[in-house]
Amino acid sequence: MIETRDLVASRGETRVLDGLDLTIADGEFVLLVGPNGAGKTTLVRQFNGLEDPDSGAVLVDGQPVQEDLVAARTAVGMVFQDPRDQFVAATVRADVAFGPENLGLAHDEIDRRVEAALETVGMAGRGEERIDRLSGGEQARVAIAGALAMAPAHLVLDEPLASLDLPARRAVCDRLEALHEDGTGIVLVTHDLRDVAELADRIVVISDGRVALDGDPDAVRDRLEAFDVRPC
Ligand SMILES: Nc1ncnc2c1ncn2[C@@H]1O[C@H](COP(=O)(O)OP(=O)(O)OP(=O)(O)O)[C@@H](O)[C@H]1O
Repeated sequence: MIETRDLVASRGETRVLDGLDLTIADGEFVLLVGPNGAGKTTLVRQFNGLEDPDSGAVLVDGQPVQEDLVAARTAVGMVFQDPRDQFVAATVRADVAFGPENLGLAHDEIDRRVEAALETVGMAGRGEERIDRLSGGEQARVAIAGALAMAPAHLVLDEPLASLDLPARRAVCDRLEALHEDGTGIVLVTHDLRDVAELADRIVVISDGRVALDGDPDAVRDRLEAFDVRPC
């Protein structure tokens, strides 16, 4: 479970989150939406301690994130808007294997996870390629594969689909649906509700640094336009 309590956070001089309360249960598929600059990225970066709050608390499985960053980062996997920020190795396979290797898994299990993750994002057989020679969309796929290979309890993806072509987008949506069915929690930050609204349990709208709307997709759909979110 991920919980924020009265969370206040700033980026530079700007107070972005202003007393935000949110609870995301294990296994929930949540779409996090809201206007540009509402604070969605700032919020999810708090989920595994990439940024510290000014005040308030972020708890993962009841434990304050900053007290055990390793536990938080094992439970909450993250894929960022700009995947170049998160690569740690030069080649595709080495990068996707990095997380599972750090978990101390057996070689067979690491190989199995890496192959499955690359297959999911349509990058099977390309493990030896250099990441810096891939296109932006291919880099996005590798970043998603890296998070999938960690098999986290919650997978948080910040605008991961924007640079994907249609087949890759469909494959990733199918994978997210399958992960959700298997019990993984998904938090997807997006401006584009196509294909994903029907997969989600819940839509949470962030506006002015707080949760402005929160509910079942069918219940909130008609009220999204008021928050500059295009309804699906
Ligand atoms: N490094 C930074 N320094 C100063 N201000 C920042 C920084 N990063 C973001 N901001 C500001 O913080 C606010 C919230 O940004 P954030 O990226 O969390 O919003 P968002 O809801 O994810 O937006 P978008 O939908 O456009 O991706 C914005 O006003 C942004 O300009």
